[in-house]
Amino acid sequence: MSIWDRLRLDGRKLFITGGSRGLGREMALAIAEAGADVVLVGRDAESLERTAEDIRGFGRNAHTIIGDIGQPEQAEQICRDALAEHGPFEILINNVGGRRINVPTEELPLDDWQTILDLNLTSTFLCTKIIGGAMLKLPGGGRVINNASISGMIASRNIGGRSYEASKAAVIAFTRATAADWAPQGVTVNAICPGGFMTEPNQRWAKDNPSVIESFEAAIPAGKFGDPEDLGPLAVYLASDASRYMTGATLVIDGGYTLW
Ligand SMILES: NC(=O)C1=CN([C@@H]2O[C@H](COP(=O)(O)OP(=O)(O)OC[C@H]3O[C@@H](n4cnc5c(N)ncnc54)[C@H](O)[C@@H]3O)[C@@H](O)[C@H]2O)C=CC1
Ligand SMILES: O=C(O)C(=O)C[C@H](O)C(=O)CO
Repeated sequence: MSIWDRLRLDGRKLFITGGSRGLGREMALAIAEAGADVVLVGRDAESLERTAEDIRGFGRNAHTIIGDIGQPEQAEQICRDALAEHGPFEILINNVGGRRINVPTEELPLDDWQTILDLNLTSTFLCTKIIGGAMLKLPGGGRVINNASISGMIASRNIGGRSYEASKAAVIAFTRATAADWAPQGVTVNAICPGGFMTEPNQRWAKDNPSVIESFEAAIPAGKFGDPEDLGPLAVYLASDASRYMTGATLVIDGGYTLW
């Protein structure tokens, strides 16, 4: 089989959280372009539908589910319903995530901490348990891709409120441990750790804090923020047969930011 054939995803189905915009949208589009049908979960019907339309433009099926994946009970229900209606899924991308900015740990309220853990970590656990767990019965196994962050490896600059780092470090640990458990059944579980990409949350941050963003960018050896499109090919590789021997990996994509 050629290298290009090994990267094709025809006949597979992707379930992705937070696919309407930003990094999730780019990964969903790339995976659809490689041949997979897609179910997108998010909160904003309009932007979700825009991404779904773009996916249909590749000749693939796309379904949208509106819901808050940061509410554990809702997340569980969304996954069970999606599995029953559209499953089984061969590919899962746990992409949803968020953070509190500029709230130092000593002032961070417990419910803010809990909100970020639910959004970033508990959603990853529940989707992996339900959507990923169903892959264990598939003859060809499956692929779980967790969008963590370099903030799971180092402290973010001037962000504060370290619930984000704690949740992303836990996503990496959860990735590695689940990968070990599920390798015998051919279900791989890998984590992506992006550095700085100019998606909507960072655009908002840049507007309010231009000097922080400038110093952040100056610290990236590649000299600039990442382009969200660069996540697409990596996601296709991790979703495909080409990556079948890679599991439990933590793949950093940060323009060299963590090298210094
Ligand atoms: N942009 C960056 O520089 C980096 C981003 N990341 C991670 O990448 C992931 C995506 O980030 P971005 O694309 O920048 O964010 P974004 O805010 O542009 O996109 C997030 C997506 O998730 C959806 N979403 C957010 N909360 C949700 C909820 N409670 N329920 C359902 N859907 C929800 C949004 O509708 C949107 O589609 C996050 O996990 C983030 O932590 C990691 C490292 C760097
Ligand atoms: O959302 C994130 O995660 C980031 O933007 C991580 C950044 O690269 C960062 O904060 C590095 O200091």
